[in-house]
Amino acid sequence: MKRFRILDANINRACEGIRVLEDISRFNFEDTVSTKELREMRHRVRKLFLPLDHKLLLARDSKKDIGKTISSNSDLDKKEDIKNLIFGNFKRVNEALRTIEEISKIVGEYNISKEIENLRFFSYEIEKNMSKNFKKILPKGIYGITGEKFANGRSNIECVKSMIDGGIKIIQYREKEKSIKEKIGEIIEIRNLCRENDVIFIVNDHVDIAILVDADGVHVGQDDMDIHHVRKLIGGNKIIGKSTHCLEDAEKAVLDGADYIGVGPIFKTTTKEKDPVGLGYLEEVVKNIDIPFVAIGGIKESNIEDVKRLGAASICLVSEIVGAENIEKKIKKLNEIID
Ligand SMILES: Cc1ncc(COP(=O)(O)OP(=O)(O)O)c(N)n1
Ligand SMILES: Cc1ncsc1CCOP(=O)(O)O
Ligand SMILES: [Mg+2]
Repeated sequence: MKRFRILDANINRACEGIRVLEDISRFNFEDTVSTKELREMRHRVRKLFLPLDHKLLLARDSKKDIGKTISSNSDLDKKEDIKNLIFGNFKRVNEALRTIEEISKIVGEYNISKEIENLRFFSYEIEKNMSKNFKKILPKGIYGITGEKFANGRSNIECVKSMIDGGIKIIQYREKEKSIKEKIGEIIEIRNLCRENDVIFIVNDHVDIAILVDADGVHVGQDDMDIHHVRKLIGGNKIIGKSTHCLEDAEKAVLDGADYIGVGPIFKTTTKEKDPVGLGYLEEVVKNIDIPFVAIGGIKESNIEDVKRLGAASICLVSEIVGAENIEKKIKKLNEIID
């Protein structure tokens, strides 16, 4: 009898957890695939135990459940945001499924146990897919951008591989001289490399290609598409970066919903034809802007400390990295300086 009580409690626990996840997936993310899969999982759990319904109901004794008092006196299940709520509920579902799986074996329901085991693995997959709905945040440290023109004969792909080996956590694909067809080929390859290595991948200029390859975000300049148009196309869970050259640009980008701003060119550079804005603008951003920002333009090993000292947490260097004799060593050195 007690074994059926454990089963009953855990079937309810699993199905309730799945229901919470299903509703978040449906109403918050409007994620059709995860919603359908979660619904299917809930129905499969219930259906498996339909023949045992009578035994399960007889064994139920919620009033005497000692866990109820323990739970109401504890704050271990506090969930501060939707992300915690989701991870907490997946944990709850997976633990409940594990208990069902084990107890089913000792009540002689080996086939059900195997089915539940499959559902547990199905749940891990859904969790992975659902986590794609979360927007990634701009990592601190070195922000890498491709620049084949400055790479001493190395290809964009080679540079990206070395940047990843050097420990970079965010890479932007920027290429001004190739055809769209060539760019798409490279972008797909880089997208895969970044995904395999848990590196955030941003596409410069091309909102359409960013959507096509499911990049983590897009970077747009002052003359590119407005942020609200980009957002409409790319969706709420992707990063939008916007270049800014003065406080007015920065304030507008914040109001428009940028996730981060580029601040620069700080120093004179041959990579971008634009007059430098100087460290003064960086100081203004540090004082007045609340969203993440990336300092960019003419930054080298020799001056990165000044940029860091003023308060830049994310710093972008193009020619200094792709043009380095050893890209990995360069990144490690830069990280050492700003750490
Ligand atoms: C991080 C970051 N900041 C600024 C820029 C410059 O973007 P944009 O103004 O669109 O100029 P191009 O890079 O397209 O020449 C950037 N790419 N990344
Ligand atoms: C793309 C861009 N936007 C502002 S400055 C710049 C170029 C940065 O390149 P480098 O680090 O070689 O000066
Ligand atoms: Mg651009």
